[in-house]
Amino acid sequence: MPDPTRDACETRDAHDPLRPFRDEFVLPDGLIYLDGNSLGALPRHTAERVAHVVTQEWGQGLIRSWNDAGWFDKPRTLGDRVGGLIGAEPGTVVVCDSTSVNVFKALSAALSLRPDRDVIVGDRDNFPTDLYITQGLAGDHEHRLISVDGPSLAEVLDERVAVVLLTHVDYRTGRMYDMAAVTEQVHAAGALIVWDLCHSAGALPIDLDGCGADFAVGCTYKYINGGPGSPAFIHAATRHHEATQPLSGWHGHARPFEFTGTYEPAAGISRFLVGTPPLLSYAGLEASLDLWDRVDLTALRTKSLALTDLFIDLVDSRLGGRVEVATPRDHAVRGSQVSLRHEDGYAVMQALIARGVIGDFRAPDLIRFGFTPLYTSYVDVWDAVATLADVLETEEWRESRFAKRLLVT
Ligand SMILES: Cc1ncc(COP(=O)(O)O)c(C=O)c1O
Ligand SMILES: Nc1c(O)cccc1C(=O)C[C@H](N)C(=O)O
Repeated sequence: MPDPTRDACETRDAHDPLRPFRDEFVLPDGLIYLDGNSLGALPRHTAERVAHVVTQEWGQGLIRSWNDAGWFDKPRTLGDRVGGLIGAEPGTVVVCDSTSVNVFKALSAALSLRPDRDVIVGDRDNFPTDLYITQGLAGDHEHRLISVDGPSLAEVLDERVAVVLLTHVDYRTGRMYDMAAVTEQVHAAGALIVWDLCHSAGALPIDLDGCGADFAVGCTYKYINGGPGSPAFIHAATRHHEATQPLSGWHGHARPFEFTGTYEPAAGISRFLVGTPPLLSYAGLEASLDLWDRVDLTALRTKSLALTDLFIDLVDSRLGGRVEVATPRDHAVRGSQVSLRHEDGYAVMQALIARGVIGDFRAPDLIRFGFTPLYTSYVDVWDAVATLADVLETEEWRESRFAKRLLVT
């Protein structure tokens, strides 16, 4: 099949049912943003919503807003709305803390439910914070690692395993686990599963309840577009609401405003809360959820796969073997990103960014492109590959200015 032309991509954009959402984001002119898998773009009405919370709810309402503006319940009300994106029934998700902290709480809760078992299984290639939190928690427990090219899950699952922590979509390669099959496999061994949804929430439909998942965590600043550092979420299936999580702060207390001297966990998902929620960050997330309430997740997935297919096809035909596609071609195991291997990937990405195409680099050799169906167009994909082809053809990435390592990549 010949490559689609740029005109053909324009036609696809014109018929794209998600096309109207692009106008609801602030995107700098002339920039192609393919890094929404690290930090999502700014929804147009977020600034107004945050300004309202600052000037009205804080400025005028002051302390009264804890009651009058629903501040106290935001972790639960926004949690239910995030639950709608990840297939979790109301009352099983709270928005709070960071993903790192929520990984700690979820793993601890799972361990408390399997007191006769002491092994935590995790993915060797997981995002570092998941590895570090697990290592920190392991203490008396054993921490076994699996990986695609190491021992498989089946090989390490035995009667000692209490909990398995996996990231649904791998941050480096975009490879996706079969959530239903893996959850079943873990349960068959009598263990519990914690899913990290950082790279799948808002990227594709997820059915936590349908899969029988035990716990899940994730961030809201990537595909959900909640803003830099927007609060994370934690899900616990209703059957696990009696679990113990050791960060027993006052917002997780049964009656926080009785100010008693002894901790008594709240009923339900609220026991996973710890301290005062950062309300200004919640406002950013709330604004983006207004948008998500109108998104058809099936259409989102269809477009995501179409965008990543288009990108891979164009890379295959236009980049002449200068890069290797590291992301699975099989739809069933692909998230919403494509990663390419190039031994000078860092410099290549810096050169690309200088040309107005923003992706990112993950050591040792991956250049990553996130595809966010709400604001990425087919023409963006076509132009991004054309620019990358040019950067590689001209070898402009060899210029010394592109070798300088930035603090945050
Ligand atoms: C899989 C995964 N888990 C966790 C995190 C981050 O956790 P936190 O928001 O606590 O920094 C990221 C990205 O930053 C991630 O990709
Ligand atoms: N969380 C981030 C941060 O605090 C600074 C810069 C980037 C990030 C990211 O989200 C990285 C991202 N999780 C990744 O997949 O690489």
